[in-house]
Amino acid sequence: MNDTSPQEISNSTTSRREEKPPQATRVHVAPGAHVASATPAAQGGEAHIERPGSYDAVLLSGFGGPEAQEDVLPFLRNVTRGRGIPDERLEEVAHHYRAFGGVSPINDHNRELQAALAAALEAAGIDLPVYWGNRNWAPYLDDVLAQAVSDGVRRLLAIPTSAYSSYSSCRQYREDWADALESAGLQEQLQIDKVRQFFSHPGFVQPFVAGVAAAVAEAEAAGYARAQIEVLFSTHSIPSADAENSGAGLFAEVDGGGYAAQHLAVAERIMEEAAPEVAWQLVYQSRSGAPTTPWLEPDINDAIAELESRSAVIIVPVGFVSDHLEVLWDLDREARETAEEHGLWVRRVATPGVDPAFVDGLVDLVRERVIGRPVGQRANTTRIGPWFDVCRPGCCAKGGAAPRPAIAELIPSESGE
Ligand SMILES: CC1=C(CCC(=O)O)c2cc3nc(cc4[nH]c(cc5[nH]c(cc1n2)c(C)c5CCC(=O)O)c(CCC(=O)O)c4C)C(CCC(=O)O)=C3C
Ligand SMILES: [Fe+2]
Repeated sequence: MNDTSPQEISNSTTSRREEKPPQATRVHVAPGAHVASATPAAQGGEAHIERPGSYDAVLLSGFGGPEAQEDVLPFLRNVTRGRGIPDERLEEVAHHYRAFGGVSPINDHNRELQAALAAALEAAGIDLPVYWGNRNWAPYLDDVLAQAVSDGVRRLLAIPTSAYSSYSSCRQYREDWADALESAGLQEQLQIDKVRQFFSHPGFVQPFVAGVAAAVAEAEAAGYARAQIEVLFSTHSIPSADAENSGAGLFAEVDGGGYAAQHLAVAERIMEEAAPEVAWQLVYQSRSGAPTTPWLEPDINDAIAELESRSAVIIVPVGFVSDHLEVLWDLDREARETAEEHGLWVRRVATPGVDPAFVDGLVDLVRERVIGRPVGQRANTTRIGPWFDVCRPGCCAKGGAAPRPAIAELIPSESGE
């Protein structure tokens, strides 16, 4: 692994900033779009906890999903906008949604998470309302931003429902927030910062630890020895070119770049806590795109087919925060079927969802920004450390494409790098 941890880099930018006046500096990412510096004024530190001064509200941002059969194609056109994918090709994916009545569970998950987060913030004495806006379906980000501004909000702290670094899981959210500011005409009135990618936060990791420990115990109770069990950590496959750009260039030597390195660090941590002697590997699911374009492998189904020496498999959807359609279809239908065809005992562990540990973890991610907690004191449970609040220039760019304007991105002239 790389010796340069994001913590060291964040520390150096933090200390440079702390020499500046406490008001957050503003840096330009593109004409008209503004972002604040990584660390809000840290004056007073922990003594001033629970007095949110810097933010007016939290913005929970999901992928979005259809809620009726007639939504399915319009939703898929939104997801693939600008790429000219014909409806016939979209029907292949539409079929997964249609099998569930055209309804993805993802919006309900985010409604529940919004309510749980609002309640937990209030219980923690952090007086911030929680807005919810999606990237690909209603409630759309630009409408929600307009509502927030009309409610008097000027600074938002955004939380993506996505834990890792890559174009699809980090930068695309940041670009979509920048686009929404522009299409709502709010660049001058509203500032959006985001919490760090939270794969390394114990609130995200802990529910998986509990889930893996319980599934291993269940396998043992069913008569399988630990040596017969394999744990498969599953995440969304992405194009290899995107993977190479992920993770701020810190993991160039890791196959799959920062995206894979972060997942490996999380999986390693989960296994240390839950079942140190059990075999495991990182696998990928839900690949799309042209077969000629390289994506991260192995596919979960191929990996299952090769588990010759095992008789029980535990699937951990470590790449996702809720049991949405890609979990219900690609794992609970397809991967389970593959496992059963190979005569394997199979269990799928739950995602964090609205587990109180996860919700409290999100509260902690908000709190660390509200109080400007120094990077060295931030919660982290992996060997990688807490990730950046503000992404490195061009970080997580789409492979082969010039990076588009995004919120929460440092520009070279301001970063001093
Ligand atoms: C890394 C990653 C996450 C995890 C991070 C995160 O959670 O954000 C994720 C989540 C999700 N992906 C989802 C759905 C889709 N992803 C697609 C397409 C793609 N995903 C990609 C990557 C990811 N995707 C990529 C590289 C593509 C191809 C290029 C593109 O199209 O940009 C397509 C288009 C059709 C197709 O190509 O299969 C759909 C419909 C849903 C909603 C599920 C529901 O409705 O419950 C969720 C949560
Ligand atoms: Fe990023």
